[in-house]
Amino acid sequence: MKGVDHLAHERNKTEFDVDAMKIVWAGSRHAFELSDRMARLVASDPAFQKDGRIRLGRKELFKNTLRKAAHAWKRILELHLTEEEAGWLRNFVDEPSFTDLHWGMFVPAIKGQGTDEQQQKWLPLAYKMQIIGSYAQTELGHGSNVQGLETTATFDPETDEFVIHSPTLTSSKWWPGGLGKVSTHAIVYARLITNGQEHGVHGFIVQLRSLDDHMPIPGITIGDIGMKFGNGAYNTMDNGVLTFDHIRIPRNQMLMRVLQVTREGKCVKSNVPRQLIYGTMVFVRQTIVADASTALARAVCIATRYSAVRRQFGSQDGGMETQVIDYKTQQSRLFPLLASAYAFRFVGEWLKWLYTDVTQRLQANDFSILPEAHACTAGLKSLTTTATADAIEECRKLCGGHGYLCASGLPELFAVYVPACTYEGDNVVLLLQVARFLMKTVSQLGSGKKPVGTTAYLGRVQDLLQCCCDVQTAEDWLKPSVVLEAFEARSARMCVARAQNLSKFENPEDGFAELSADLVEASVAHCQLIVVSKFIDKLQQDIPGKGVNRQLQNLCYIYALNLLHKYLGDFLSTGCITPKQASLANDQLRSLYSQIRPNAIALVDAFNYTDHYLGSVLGRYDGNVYPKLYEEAWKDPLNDSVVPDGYHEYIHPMLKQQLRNARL
Ligand SMILES: CC/C=C\C/C=C\C/C=C\C/C=C\C/C=C\C/C=C/C(=O)SCCNC(=O)CCNC(=O)[C@H](O)C(C)(C)COP(=O)(O)OP(=O)(O)OC[C@H]1O[C@@H](n2cnc3c(N)ncnc32)[C@H](O)[C@@H]1OP(=O)(O)O
Ligand SMILES: Cc1cc2nc3c(=O)[nH]c(=O)nc-3n(C[C@H](O)[C@H](O)[C@H](O)COP(=O)(O)OP(=O)(O)OC[C@H]3O[C@@H](n4cnc5c(N)ncnc54)[C@H](O)[C@@H]3O)c2cc1C
Repeated sequence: MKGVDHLAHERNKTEFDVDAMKIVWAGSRHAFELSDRMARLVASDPAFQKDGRIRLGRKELFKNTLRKAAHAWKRILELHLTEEEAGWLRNFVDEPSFTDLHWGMFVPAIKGQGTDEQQQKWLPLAYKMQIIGSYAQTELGHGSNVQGLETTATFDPETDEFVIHSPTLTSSKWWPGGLGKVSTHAIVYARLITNGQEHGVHGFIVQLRSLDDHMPIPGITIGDIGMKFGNGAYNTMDNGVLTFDHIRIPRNQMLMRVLQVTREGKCVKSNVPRQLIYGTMVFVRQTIVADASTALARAVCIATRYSAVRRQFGSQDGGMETQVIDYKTQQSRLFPLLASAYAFRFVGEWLKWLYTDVTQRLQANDFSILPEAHACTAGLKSLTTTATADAIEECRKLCGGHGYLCASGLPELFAVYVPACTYEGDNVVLLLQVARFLMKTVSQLGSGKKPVGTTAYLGRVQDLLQCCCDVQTAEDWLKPSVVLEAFEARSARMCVARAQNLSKFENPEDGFAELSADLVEASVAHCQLIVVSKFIDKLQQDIPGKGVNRQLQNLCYIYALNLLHKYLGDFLSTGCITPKQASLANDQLRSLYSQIRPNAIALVDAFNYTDHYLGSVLGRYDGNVYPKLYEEAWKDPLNDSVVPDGYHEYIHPMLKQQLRNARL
């Protein structure tokens, strides 16, 4: 039975078509209908319920995840779900598991780096889950430095096999998800050695466990690396440790799209660049950007709904107290996060398009935009995951004390999400890659090479170094060209200044190391420009639905002007804007917060999250927070008995002791 909607008064204030916004958020009507159907399917299936999982011990938790993964697979087969539908279903199950790595990395690695024959052999097995794969790259001693990996794959021409070996403790594979207890196979990254010569790191398909009894193949040692941050959270995943003692695999199990090893052990390079070995990481980084908006939107949905329910202070004549969402401080913390969720959504959409474009070009042997694709995926992965992890924590604080309760859903969301700042490339290491790309682009300007794509603005560097921001009133900050120019000028000036400083060093690598902290700042400025410009591009599209474009405009300017405020040092020190213009930007920001305020609840409703997916008492759709929070508390195992276990052993004797001391 549907209860009272405690947020109805908020929903009545809405000034735009929420259903139309749901489609904008989903990306298309098709995506909306499909994801909506899958979300409801999962939410209505008792086998997928999530209550109480934070209270499970590791073994129970893990077994519970296995049960859900098996049930999801059963439903996928029974309902003949397409690959797209199955992906949504797994997403709404909302529990990290070995299937993420199987579908998210093992399959893409074979698709991206395997030859046609390898794909024909391995993909059908993987698609039917007759084998389960993981992605074993990182080792105990090296993660960021992929070229520093120590596992070896030595070709034995006598038997036409590779010998996979872990020569040191630090060469133990360490971290791969799904590896610890489930995977039967892995893409193992190892140094290729043929005829006594090294040929860099390559991927190999290696069987790890028997397909009959799941025992490790003799010579393989494998297990879980232990508990991770937070209760429940990422502990549903069996991140693993793996060592090889001279394991033999057939030659045709090396992924050979980039480099082939012949029967004689000769290495033959194909026409694709060596960097394609890193292709799976580019793919996954792109999916991580799309996922960032999803996680951020969850946190923002919880904090926004709760901020409208929660009241503190301000009661006059015994009337209602103020909803905390009406405090300007709450708005200035919350609304930029709401705007970021939308901004990341659209940049994620664009990045998906870029990735598809690169993939098609690669198939046609056009590798020209690979460096840009790498810089964009690396930089945006770093920017969006850092911002999202910080935002989830900010949302917890925005919910006051109740945000700290697991029932708010925020602690678990944070614990699951925060490793995204590390996996698929530490966020600082990735920004340094962007910096290399930017410095290379700037250094080539003199030679007449015209920058394209996301760095095209650097082609106008002379203008951008001189331009003066054309803002006289707060309203001027609502012009796309003004905002864009301010961000372009800031990024261009930071890049040029860093490049000039670098040129003072005799050895560029020394300079790069010395100036790395400054370089990272330039990368951030460049990536923020990309997000702002893709949001502005989105506004130029024909977006149907009453008032939808207006709301998106407000969000876009909140996103941009809040960054301007936060990074004011950059904008002022590079002379892009004056202090007076910065102050006008702040005036505009406050006005935008007031305009967003009546639409805030509808803007989070547009995410279309079910209560099951949100998993938060504070974020419930109906806003019925207090009775449910009260109810939830009584479910805690400590409340199973009125007098706790341990009373007789520890509390009672202490009390008696005090009584005796008092009598003395
Ligand atoms: C909670 C999850 C819930 C649901 C999931 C839902 C769906 C599932 C989807 C996916 C699964 C997602 C998440 C699952 C969770 C976790 C999985 C985690 C997996 C991992 O972490 S795998 C391991 C990832 N490891 C890294 O990312 C390592 C980072 N290091 C590197 O990338 C490189 O080593 C580094 C830093 C780039 C340095 O490379 P190198 O040593 O070769 O040095 P150079 O700097 O000299 O570079 C040389 C040259 O190559 C260019 N280049 C570098 N990288 C790339 C690339 N990737 N693509 C293209 N080009 C690249 C570089 O620019 C240089 O070019 P130049 O010579 O200057 O022209
Ligand atoms: C939850 C989780 C799941 C994972 N899943 C997988 C998986 O499925 N498969 C897999 O292969 N791996 C996986 N990993 C490993 C992950 O990819 C690595 O941990 C990650 O790439 C970071 O590498 P690292 O641990 O070596 O960090 P380090 O490089 O040791 O980082 C430590 C510190 O050093 C700094 N640093 C490092 N290099 C530089 C530099 N050149 N300049 C400046 N600062 C630097 C970093 O910024 C960081 O602050 C996973 C990790 C986690 C946490």
